[in-house]
Amino acid sequence: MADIFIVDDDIMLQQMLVRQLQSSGHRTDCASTLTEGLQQVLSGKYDIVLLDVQLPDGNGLEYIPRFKNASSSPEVIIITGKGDKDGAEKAIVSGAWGYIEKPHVLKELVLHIARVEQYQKEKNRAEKIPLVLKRDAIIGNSPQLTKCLDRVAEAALSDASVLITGETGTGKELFARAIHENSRRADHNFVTVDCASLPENLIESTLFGYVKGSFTGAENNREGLVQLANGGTLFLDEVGELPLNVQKTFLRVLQEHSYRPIGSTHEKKSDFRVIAATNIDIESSINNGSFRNDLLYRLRALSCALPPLRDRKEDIKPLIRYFLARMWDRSKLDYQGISPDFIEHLTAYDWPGNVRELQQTLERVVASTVRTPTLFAYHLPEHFRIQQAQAAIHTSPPHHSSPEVSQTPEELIPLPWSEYKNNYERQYIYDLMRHTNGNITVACQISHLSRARLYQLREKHGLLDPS
Ligand SMILES: Nc1ncnc2c1ncn2[C@@H]1O[C@H](COP(=O)(O)OP(=O)(O)OP(=O)(O)O)[C@@H](O)[C@H]1O
Repeated sequence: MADIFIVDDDIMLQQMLVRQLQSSGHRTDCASTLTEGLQQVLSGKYDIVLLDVQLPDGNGLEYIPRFKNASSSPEVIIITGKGDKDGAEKAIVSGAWGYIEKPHVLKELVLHIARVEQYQKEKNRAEKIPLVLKRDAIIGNSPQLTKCLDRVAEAALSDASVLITGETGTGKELFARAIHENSRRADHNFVTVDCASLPENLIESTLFGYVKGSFTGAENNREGLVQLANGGTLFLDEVGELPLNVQKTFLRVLQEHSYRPIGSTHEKKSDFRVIAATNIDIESSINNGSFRNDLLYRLRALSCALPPLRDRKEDIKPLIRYFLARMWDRSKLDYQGISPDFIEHLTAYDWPGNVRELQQTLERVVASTVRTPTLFAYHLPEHFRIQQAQAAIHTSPPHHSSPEVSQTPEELIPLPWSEYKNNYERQYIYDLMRHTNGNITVACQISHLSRARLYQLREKHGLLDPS
């Protein structure tokens, strides 16, 4: 159970939270100003601070680092009446655990508190949580990925050329290797040609090799990549970047399986299988004349279109587990637990850089959490948490947080102002009298109402009986 400090000048919300939290077994203390709250938190031993944003003596967001600096290292959860994207960003950047809008506070707080408790418990007690998930090199069971694996199997059985398409980082090279490794050529070389990074004047010599003396600097005969791939697979990565003149030469090589090294008068043979990959729309390259139709036809005897990660979100969780297990093993690190909110944040993200971006993100997380037994969303780079916090902001205008109003704001049709104010006033007096067990003196102290005014309001709302 946690020691929780609430800093909020909304007394009704304070009381509601106290009631709720105490009924769940937590201990609570409250303050209505930042100065008082900070003083108490710094001198106490609190696990969690629930912090309002607009307080009489300042903005709660500015105080997050100071609360977190308390010797008990509390986690700060922002509770705001007016959620906005900048505020959510500022809260996360300043180190807040979470950002909740008041109308949703009861619903969301329970989960946040449970996670903070687990996180803090583990921070104090190094604990090894086993998680071993060894899978083959291609991870994922989504129907889209399974379909692509079927294409791999089909391609592995044949010797036909394959064109693999897909956005950057979707696994085109991985799939090309899988085809090679499952094919009859597996014992020979898999040779990658990165068509995008080869300087144009070196493409031909790199692919086809040269003979001694054919140009300045050609001091010895040199085999090209096409020869290196003899018996194996030649993988043309980013094939869409191949210059037009090389496309023409290459088309002939594909047709004849023979080529001529630069400076040579003799044709040489190479028995290679070609797999090409591209992340550009090669059809439009054909339309604008930058790619040859006949070469595409040759390269695309079989094809495989890898779906982006955002279209197969069910693969994200197994990928996370696979990459993490691999990183922990490689670095000989203790295995870490994975909190559901960690997976949720990563699953909600769109992954423009696909699997590669996911892998790199996890590498960053692992490098920065070596001594942390469990990975929480809190450990993710800020842009994930900001996006999630911003996505959680509801577009409806925030309602003030009387207990009834706060729990079902979406269902409320705004009342006439006089009626709303009247209901609200009644709710306040009702809560006040319950909280004080009908003790007028204490109720006047809390509410700053005079005795006469309090009696008057009780009478007005039919609340003369404290029960
Ligand atoms: N389904 C998968 N399972 C496991 N690892 C994967 C998967 N898909 C991709 N990866 C990994 O993601 C990284 C990027 O994959 P790869 O280089 O094959 O992508 P690509 O589509 O060829 O990218 P680019 O177009 O930028 O060259 C690699 O480390 C690869 O091992």
